[in-house]
Parts: sequence; C-alpha cells; structure tokens
Amino acid sequence: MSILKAESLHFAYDLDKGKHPVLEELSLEIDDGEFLAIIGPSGCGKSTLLRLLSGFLRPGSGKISRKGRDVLRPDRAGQMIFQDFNQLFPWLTVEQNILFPQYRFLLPLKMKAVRSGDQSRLEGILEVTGLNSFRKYLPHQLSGGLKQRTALARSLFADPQILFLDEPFGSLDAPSRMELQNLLLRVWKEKKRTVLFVTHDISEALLLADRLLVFESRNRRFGLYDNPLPRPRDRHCDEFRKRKIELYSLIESD
Ligand SMILES: Nc1ncnc2c1ncn2[C@@H]1O[C@H](COP(=O)(O)OP(=O)(O)OP(=O)(O)O)[C@@H](O)[C@H]1O
Repeated sequence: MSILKAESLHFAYDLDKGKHPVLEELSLEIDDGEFLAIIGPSGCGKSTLLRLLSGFLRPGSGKISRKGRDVLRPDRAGQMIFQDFNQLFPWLTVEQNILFPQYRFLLPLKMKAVRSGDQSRLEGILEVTGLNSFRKYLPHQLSGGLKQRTALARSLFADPQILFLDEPFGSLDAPSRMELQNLLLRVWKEKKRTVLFVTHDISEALLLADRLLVFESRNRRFGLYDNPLPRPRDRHCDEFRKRKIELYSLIESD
C-alpha cells in the first residue's frame, strides 16, 4: 500500500535574479514500509526533494499526499534527520534529547514527569540504539556516531510513519558509518517504518534500499530502479560491484 505520493512536482527556488529550477515533472509513489534511497550528483535536488516530501517546502506546482491527505507542512508522522552533528540540544542529556519533542512544555525536564508508557518506550529505544550507558551524557561528551544515534533515537521516539534521512551518516568515519547503517537496517526491520534516505554514496544506497531514485544528471532527469540484491547484502560480492558500476554510469552519463 502506498504511504506517500508525489504527482507532477515542479519546484524552483526564488532568487533575486529570477527562478532557480530544481525539479520538473517528478512523480513518485512510495510503499508503506519501503526503504527508498535518493542518489545523484551534488546539487541535483536530493535534499530539496526530501524537504518537499516531508512538508518543509511547498512545490511550485503538483501535489504531495500521505495516505490520501495533502502534505502541507511538516508534522509528527514524518521525522527528519540531518547530516549535521549539532542537531541535539546541547544543554539536555541523551535521554532528555530523545524525550524533548513530546515533553518540551515541561522544561526543565524532570525524568519523573515522564509517563510510564513513554518511560518503557524510551527504555526500548535506548536498548535498540545501544545508547543505554550514555543516557546521562550531554551532547558534547558524545562522538559523532553517538550523536547521530541519539538523533535517530529521538526520531523513533516520536513514532513516525516515515523517516526522512538527509545524508545522516555523511560526516562519520567508515567504521561508525557501517555501524549506524546496520543499526538503521535493524530498526527498519523491527519497527517496519518507511525510510527515505538521501546519500551521495552509491554503495550505501545499494546496501540499504529496496529501491533507488537516481538523479541521472544535473538537468533534472531521474529514474527509479528496484534493487534486486538479496538481503543480507555483501558489498564485496560480484553482483554488488556490478550494480554499483551500473549506477555510477547512470549518474555520470551526462
Ligand atoms: N535555499 C536555497 N535557495 C536557493 N537555491 C538553493 C537553496 N537550496 C538549494 N539550492 C540550490 O538548489 C539546487 C539543489 O540543491 P539541493 O541541496 O537540493 O541538492 P543536493 O542534490 O541535495 O546537493 P548535495 O548533494 O550537494 O547536498 C542546488 O543548485 C542548490 O545550490
């Protein structure tokens, strides 16, 4: 069943010297529980598309709907995570950061104010994201990988239908990146959420996604491709390498 639908999207940024067109005639339907990666060269419009689909931007023309209802603004059904390590509140601990979106009216946030249902959900999320022993840490005491884990945990706590991830692991070193890729896959399988994932990294897209939206060049062409690789995926096998080369040639074919 489809959870998110974009129909004939057009989008241009307004600049002093006129319009800067980014997307033209983009239509897309995303299934509930699907993992879609969005890839393409720098500046092709990946983040813009994610911001449109999540309601942070409005299209110039065309329509976006979630389960049949127009998407007119961001809401809790969709949670966004960015590449930036500084998306946490520096004065709140890991667990307070996770709780904050639901308890922001209760500042200063006392843990005893947390409802028991939320407390057990928090424990589950700290467990699945491996953050239990860091729950009392402040963001400045965390590595980049732990900060991104906390951002993911916070998004999960809001219990979204869709996770919008904009290069969330882009600033991490290779081992932390692999660790978080595995964590995301685990969470995706366990929680059965829809994931839209922007990345520069073709291997990362092939490793994670069911389907890929590939901006093939800077002139606003795109294609949708199923990822036939069976899970769990091995990035060193011949089939993986072959698909990677095919995708590279699509992106560079301009
Ligand atoms: N707020 C803005 N105002 C004007 N132009 C913008 C704005 N944000 C992005 N752009 C331009 O729109 C185009 C698409 O940007 P976008 O960030 O969506 O691309 P991207 O594919 O995500 O790039 P990258 O991979 O480098 O992050 C680029 O040419 C960019 O310079």
